[in-house]
Order: sequence, then C-alpha cells, then structure tokens
Amino acid sequence: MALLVVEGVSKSFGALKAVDDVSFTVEAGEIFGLAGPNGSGKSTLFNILTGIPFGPDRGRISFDGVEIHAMSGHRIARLGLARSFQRETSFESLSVWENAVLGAAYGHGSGSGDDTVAEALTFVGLDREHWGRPSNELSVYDRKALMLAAALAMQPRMLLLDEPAAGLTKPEVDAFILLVRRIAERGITIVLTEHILTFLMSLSQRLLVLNQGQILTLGLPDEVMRDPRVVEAYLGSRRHDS
Ligand SMILES: Nc1ncnc2c1ncn2[C@@H]1O[C@H](COP(=O)(O)OP(=O)(O)OP(=O)(O)O)[C@@H](O)[C@H]1O
Repeated sequence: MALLVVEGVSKSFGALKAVDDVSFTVEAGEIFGLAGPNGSGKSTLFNILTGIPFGPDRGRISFDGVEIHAMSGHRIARLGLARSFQRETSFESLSVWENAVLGAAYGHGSGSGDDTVAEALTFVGLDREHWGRPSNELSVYDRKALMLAAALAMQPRMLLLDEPAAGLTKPEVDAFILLVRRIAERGITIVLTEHILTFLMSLSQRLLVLNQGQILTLGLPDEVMRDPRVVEAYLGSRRHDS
C-alpha cells in the first residue's frame, strides 16, 4: 500500500521551476532513493513533502490517506513524517539528551517519554555517557546520529533523510548504511537523497532521478544507473560545474 502519494507537485523560485510537475508513490516499508545532479530539485522536493519551510505551489500530497500539501510542518510531523537536514542540525549549546527531547516534542507536542528518548539515543549508538555532553562536542558522525535519534524519538512512520552521509569517511559511511538499514527494519519507511552513489545504491529498493526539477526516470537502482540519460545528466552537470 502506498504510504506517500505525490501528484503533480511544483515549486518555483521566481522564474526558476525548482520542482516541476513531479508525481510518484512510496510504499509502506520501502527504502526509496532520490538522486539527481546538483540543483536538480532534491532538497526542494524534501521541503515540499514535509512543509519545512514551505509546501508546494501546486499539486497534491497525501500521507497515509491524509492530504498534507497545505499543512504546516509540525502538523505533518505529528502525522508521522519526520525529516533530517543536510547539515548536522542540532542545538549546539544544548546537550545530546535535550536535543533528542526537543525532536520528540516536535513530533508529539506534549513530548515522548524519557524511555523513548533513551531508546532512540542508544539505538543510534549514543550511549548514556554522551547524554549530558553539549552536542557541539560530538564528532560529525555522532552529530548525524543525534539528528537521527531526534527524528526517531518522534516515533515517525516515514523518515526523509537529506544527504545523511555527507562529510563522513568511508568506514563511517558503511556504519551509517547499517544504521539506516536497522531503522528500516523497525518498519519505518525511508526516503533518502545522497550524492554518495554507493550509499544510495546499496540502500534504495527503488530510485527516482530528478533533472532540472523533473523526473528523468524511476525504477530499480541498477537499471536506473545504467540509463544513458542518467549518465548524461550527471556528466552534463559536472561539465556545467567546471
Ligand atoms: N530558497 C530558494 N530560493 C531561490 N532558489 C532556490 C531556493 N532553494 C533552491 N533554489 C534553486 O532551486 C534549484 C533546485 O535546488 P535544490 O537545492 O532543490 O537542488 P538539489 O538537487 O537539492 O541540489 P544539491 O544536490 O546541490 O543539494 C536550484 O537551482 C537552486 O538554486
């Protein structure tokens, strides 16, 4: 059953169509990858899906049968759709524990119980000795793990991960792949975007490729990455960048 249904969503910034008439569905329990060269609209699509900081100009989105395209970000979060950000977003002067509590409160208003927060932190590998430390003392990997814990403490049904592995070393990327798989094994549906293609390919069950705001292709990761149009879109964007 489709947990997320996206129909004809668009978002423009002035004359630029950052996301242009995009439609797809994500099944419950799936790990769904979102690829595309720089500036293809991946982050804008994430923003639209979660209402943070904006929804679509046009189009419809439903999550578990509820229309969410005109909802505020916190109402969407409370329905069970959580997101992470490209930067390791945390409140730096707050402790690890306080950051996770805030995440939980965003998802549930009154806040989750301490047990939920403790379980989420332990699950991502931040054990008790980390809990009192300011988050800005953590390593890059641990700050990313904290962002995941804060999202998990919301007890989401779907988690959107925006370039979660950026800035990690190769062994850390491998550890993060295992962590994301363990999250999926909890029954949480995952949508992720990432420039590190090995990360995206090893996790995604289906892969959607955006180019200039539009869907270029959607299918099994191996097939998608062999598609000459996908190769051209990536190479073309590199030529454009250089
Ligand atoms: N707030 C904004 N105001 C104006 N233009 C924006 C804004 N956000 C994104 N854009 C533009 O929209 C287009 C899509 O950007 P977006 O960040 O969604 O792409 P992306 O695929 O996530 O890129 P990257 O992989 O580099 O993160 C780009 O041309 C970008 O410059």
